Amino acid sequence: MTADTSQSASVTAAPVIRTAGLTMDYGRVVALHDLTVEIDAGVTGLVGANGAGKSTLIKILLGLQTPTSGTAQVLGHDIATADDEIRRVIGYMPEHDCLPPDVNASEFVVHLARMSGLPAAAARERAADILRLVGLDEERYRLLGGYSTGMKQRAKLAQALVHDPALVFLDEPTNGLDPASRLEMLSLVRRIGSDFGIPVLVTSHLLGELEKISDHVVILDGGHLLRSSATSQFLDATGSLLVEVLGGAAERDLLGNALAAAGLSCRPRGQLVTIDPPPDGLDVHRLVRDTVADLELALVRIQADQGHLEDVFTQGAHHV
Ligand SMILES: Nc1ncnc2c1ncn2[C@@H]1O[C@H](COP(=O)(O)OP(=O)(O)OP(=O)(O)O)[C@@H](O)[C@H]1O
Repeated sequence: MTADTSQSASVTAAPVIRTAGLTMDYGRVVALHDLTVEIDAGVTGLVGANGAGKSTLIKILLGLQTPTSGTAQVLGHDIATADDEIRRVIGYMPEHDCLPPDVNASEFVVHLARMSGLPAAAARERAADILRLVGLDEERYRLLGGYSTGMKQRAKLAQALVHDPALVFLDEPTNGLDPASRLEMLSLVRRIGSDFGIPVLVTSHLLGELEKISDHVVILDGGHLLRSSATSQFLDATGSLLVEVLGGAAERDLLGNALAAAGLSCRPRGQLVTIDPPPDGLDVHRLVRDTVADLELALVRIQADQGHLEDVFTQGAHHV
């Protein structure tokens, strides 16, 4: 894969995806409710519980489903009139298993590269590059039917990337993965967005895992837009501080007790001491440093306590 800066430059000016009043009514279930949202280049996390409407939105944007009402443009193309063109330029990793069990990964990805119009030699070269990128270099001649869940997810990712898409949709790419494979997959997703400059829309029902890799987060709740904003806005500092000193619980408690005696409101959190927002005018960093020195402890870090994406739900859902 090559880093295509011209492609990413051309999509930064206008939103990559724009929807207006998008509604999908399945009869008794309204999967999407008057969804108006704009998604820019970079990595965008589309987050919501099971049934929130994430896959429905992706299928509508791909032109695989017709919305009950509303409009949408993808890379400037209208979904109502240009669904073929949209599917040509998008890479799509579906949520569910879609791999033929009786071919190997190399044959499968080469076949899809040929179908996207590449000559045989170029298709083989490109498939090899992509399979290396997703970490399936060694196993590329094994039948897909014998792959583990993690390997299947990587093969699905490879098929989404092989035709050098201008935008990729990844539907729950970490589904079924163990913690280590989950981190590897997330780091791959981040690389697609940052190293290769391809806009990514990635879904997950786990808010926390997307905060590390996405520039922007769109949260759906029961088909409603709950929030759409830059990831950094979810992670604004709370005003609290976290302090860590070398050692274990004894050192942590020594510090916590001394800071409480000095008038701060604090409590242990794991190996850290959390300090509530201090009164105005108090130089809390200095107080912490002096207290640590007086106790002859070793300070590891003082940092702002940031919120997490989960807080969006714990703060109470309100539809916007
Ligand atoms: N073809 C369909 N017919 C009827 N209802 C459907 C259909 N497809 C989806 N739904 C319903 O629409 C709602 C949204 O489903 P959708 O698959 O978009 O959610 P999701 O956020 O992707 O969840 P998951 O992660 O579980 O797939 C759900 O209540 C689902 O049962």
